[in-house]
Amino acid sequence: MTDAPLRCLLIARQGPEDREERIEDHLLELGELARSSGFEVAGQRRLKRHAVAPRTFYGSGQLEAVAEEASRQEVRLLVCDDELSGSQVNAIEKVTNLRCLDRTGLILGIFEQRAQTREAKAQVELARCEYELPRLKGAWTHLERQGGGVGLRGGPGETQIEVDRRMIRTRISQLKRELTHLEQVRETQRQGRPRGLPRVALVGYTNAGKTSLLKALTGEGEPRDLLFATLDTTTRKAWLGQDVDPETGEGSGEPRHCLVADTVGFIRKLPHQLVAAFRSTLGEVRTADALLVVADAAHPDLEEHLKVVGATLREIGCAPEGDEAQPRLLVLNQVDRLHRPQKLDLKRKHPAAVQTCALAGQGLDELRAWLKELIPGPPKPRELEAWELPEQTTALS
Ligand SMILES: Nc1nc2c(ncn2[C@@H]2O[C@H](COP(=O)(O)OP(=O)(O)OP(=O)(O)O)[C@@H](O)[C@H]2O)c(=O)[nH]1
Ligand SMILES: [Mg+2]
Repeated sequence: MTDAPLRCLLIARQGPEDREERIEDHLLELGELARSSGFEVAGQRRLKRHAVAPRTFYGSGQLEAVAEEASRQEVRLLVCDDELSGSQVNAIEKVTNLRCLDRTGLILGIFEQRAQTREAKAQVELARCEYELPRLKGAWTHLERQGGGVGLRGGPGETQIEVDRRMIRTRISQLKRELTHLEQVRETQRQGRPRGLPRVALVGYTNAGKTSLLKALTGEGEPRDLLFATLDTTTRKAWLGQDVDPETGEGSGEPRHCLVADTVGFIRKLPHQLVAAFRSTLGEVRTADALLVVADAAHPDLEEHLKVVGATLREIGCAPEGDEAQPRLLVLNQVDRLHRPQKLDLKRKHPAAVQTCALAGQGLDELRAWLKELIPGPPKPRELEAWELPEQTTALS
C-alpha cells in the first residue's frame, strides 16, 4: 500500500502594494509546485500584512488562525510562497505546531526528486548545501546524533553548530570540484558533436512545452505535465528541410539539420542557489547559436512568464542585445487552447513570434524556416593565414 500524500495548506503574504489577483495567481502556481512535489493541497490563504513580522514573518495572530484551519482540515504541512529565514521557519513551526516549507525549500525538494544524472544530482546537492548553511541554527540535533557528537568536534571550544557548518563547507568544496570536472567532460562531449551543425536551445518557463517541441522537431523527448520534468540538457538532431531557396529555387538540395537542446525550465523566484548551481548545464544556453524561447500562450500569466524568462536569461549571461546577443525567436506554444480572437490579439502583441501547437505539429514549418534562414549552416573551410597559425617555437626545457 502506498502512503497517502501529505496534505498541505498554502499561504502567501499580501502586502499593501500587492494586488489580490496577483497573490491568488502566485498561490495557484505554488499549488502546482506542491502537487509536483507529491503533496495534496487542502486549501490556500492570503495573509494581509502591512509590514513583515521579523520573528514569524506573517505574525502570530494570523498564524494561529491558520493553525486552527489546518487542524480542522487534518493538515500537517504549511507551504509558504515567501522566502523565509531559518529562524522564521522555526518560529512558524513553533506557533502553528505544523511543519513549514518555504518556496525555495519546496523547489529544491522537486529538483532533488527529479535529478537523475550525476551532474544534476551534484548541482542540486550544492544548491541544497548553500540553502542550508545559513539556516543551520537550531536544526543540528540530527547531525549531532548521527555523528556521535563529541568525536566530530574539531577542538576545544568548537560548538556543534561550527562543526556542522564546517562539514557543509567541506561538502560544498567537494561538490564544486566534482562539478568542474563534469563540466570538462561536458565540454569534451560538446566538441565531439557533429562539427558545423548549428546549435539551438529551447528555453522558457517550466511546463511551457519545451520537451514537446524537442519531440516534435527531433522525434525524441518525454513531455510530462509536471513542473520541472526536465532537469538535464538533452541535445538531439533536427531536420530543417532541403537547402533550396523557395523563391529562386537555388541551393544545393542537401538536407539541412541543426542540433536542438532541451533545458531545465525557469520559474518566478527561481532560487538563486539553483541558478548558480545549474550554471554549467545552462552553459548550453549561453553558447547556443540561437534561442527558441518557448511560452505557454494559453497561460493567464503569459506576460509575467516572459518577463521572468527575460530576467533569468540575463542572470545566466545571455544578453538580449549587443555583439554577444544570440538571435531569439519567441515561440508561443499551446495555441490550440486559444480561440481565434485570442490568437489574433497575441499576434498584435507579439508580431514576430511563431504560434505553435507542439502536439499537433502546427507552426513547425514556420519554425524550421526561421531556423534555416537564420543559421548560415556549416562554416566553409578556409585556408588560414600565417598570422593565425601558432608560432613555431623551440622547446626551452
Ligand atoms: N494542449 C497542448 N498541450 C501541450 C502542448 N505542448 C505541450 N503540451 C503539454 O504541456 C505539458 C508540459 O509539456 P512539456 O513539453 O513537458 O513542458 P516543458 O516545458 O518541457 O516542461 P518542464 O520540463 O517541466 O519545464 C505536457 O502535458 C504536454 O502534453 C501544446 O501545444 N498544446
Ligand atoms: Mg521538459
